[in-house]
Amino acid sequence: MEACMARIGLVAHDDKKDDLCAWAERHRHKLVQHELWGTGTTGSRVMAATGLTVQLLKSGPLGGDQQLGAMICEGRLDVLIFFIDPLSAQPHDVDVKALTRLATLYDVPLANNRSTADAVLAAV
Ligand SMILES: O=C(CO)COP(=O)(O)O
Repeated sequence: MEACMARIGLVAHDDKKDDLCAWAERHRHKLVQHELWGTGTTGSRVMAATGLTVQLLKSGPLGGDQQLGAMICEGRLDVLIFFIDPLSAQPHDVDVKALTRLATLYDVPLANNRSTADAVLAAV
């Protein structure tokens, strides 16, 4: 078992929230060992689905994505699980791009789908 607690960000676009909740339920035993942060709606959904505690930020379109980006550039987030919907345009696309850009820039493990999230979580 990993001794170190990781700070994990959880975000999903609307059509991917069910997928993220199902993923979080499947990995509940592992996620409970870590510190979880989520954008408003995603974090609330994950808490309701799993009973896990998620520190809630603003909703993504209202600044939550930028709050996660700030955490990354301040060294306060270790992993970002961000289930992006590749089939829908997002009104706050600039925020989405800024967040994924910062995760890339600061070399924070970034999972945009289930398979990658499985691999990233197995590594923390
Ligand atoms: O829009 C989001 C990510 O870009 C997610 O925000 P919510 O979790 O508040 O829906």
